Amino acid sequence: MYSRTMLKVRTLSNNLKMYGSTSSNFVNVSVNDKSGVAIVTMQREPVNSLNLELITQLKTALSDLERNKCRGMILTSASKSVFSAGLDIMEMYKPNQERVRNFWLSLQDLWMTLYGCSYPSVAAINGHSPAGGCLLSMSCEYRIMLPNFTIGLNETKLGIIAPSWFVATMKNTIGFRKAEMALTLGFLFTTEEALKVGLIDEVASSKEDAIAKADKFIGQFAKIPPQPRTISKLMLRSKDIETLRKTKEQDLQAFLQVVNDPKTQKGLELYLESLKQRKA
Ligand SMILES: CC/C=C\C/C=C\C/C=C\CC/C=C/CC(=O)SCCNC(=O)CCNC(=O)[C@H](O)C(C)(C)COP(=O)(O)OP(=O)(O)OC[C@H]1O[C@@H](n2cnc3c(N)ncnc32)[C@H](O)[C@@H]1OP(=O)(O)O
Repeated sequence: MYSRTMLKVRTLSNNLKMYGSTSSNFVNVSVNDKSGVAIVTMQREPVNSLNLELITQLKTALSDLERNKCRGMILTSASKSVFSAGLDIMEMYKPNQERVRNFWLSLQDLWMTLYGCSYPSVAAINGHSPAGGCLLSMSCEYRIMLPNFTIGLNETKLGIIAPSWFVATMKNTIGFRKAEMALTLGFLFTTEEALKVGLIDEVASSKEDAIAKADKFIGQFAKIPPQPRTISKLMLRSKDIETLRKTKEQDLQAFLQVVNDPKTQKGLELYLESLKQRKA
């Protein structure tokens, strides 16, 4: 049903209605011709860590879907074990100043686009989803996850602080008390724990099952007029989006200050080593 013709992402907006599927390096978009629902697949091996290019391509794909009035979007991963490992640590380690600035501004943009998109959005979480991966999942309206994976904002465990808009997104998803516990502990929930706390909405037995469940969730909106739907969604979400829009530059400066701190750089070096040693 989801066709797989390959096209460059730049042509997506013009061709979305004519062709079933488009692909850039790190993002594949396939649209179900009958339902108009798009599957956006992150495909940056090995762990879909969010570097500048993946972030930019995701943002472009989501904006193009908006322009083409898509009926719903399912965000998932081409990996069998990782949805997204969060921000690409290499973007923050010994960074080029212009690139790291663009990296953060693009992440802000991606979040505002996904969190505020008018179409129904579902994360089909078919693998681990720490930190930035959890942010992407929580920014969707509905989450379906496969068993035996973990999800959460683990920043404090890494000795860093999740930005205020990550925190707001978690608070809006699971409520103040549970968000406070999760954020202060840097807790990574198992699939079962995530379901219990309301961080995810359903558990699926396979990726296919997750997509089928996502289609069913989105299908519920077929009979709901789109404009009242979108306005209702934005009444709940626009305050946090506007807060970031107004404080983008401040947020960027705070990020740059942390990244460029020699202590952070040392921490990143040790963290990168520890990730490599886990394999040995
Ligand atoms: C840590 C950041 C510290 C400081 C940042 C400084 C300032 C920032 C200020 C504010 C920003 C705050 C916001 C942060 C949000 C984030 O998203 S930070 C990123 C946090 N992500 C993680 O902690 C996940 C780390 N990865 C894992 O836990 C595992 O890789 C995972 C469970 C996802 C998958 O496990 P597995 O399938 O076994 O794969 P490997 O661990 O073997 O990994 C494969 C290779 O991929 C490399 N890799 C993994 N994660 C990342 C990553 N996030 N960025 C870059 N590279 C990553 C890993 O090293 C392996 O590489 P190799 O094959 O050895 O070369």
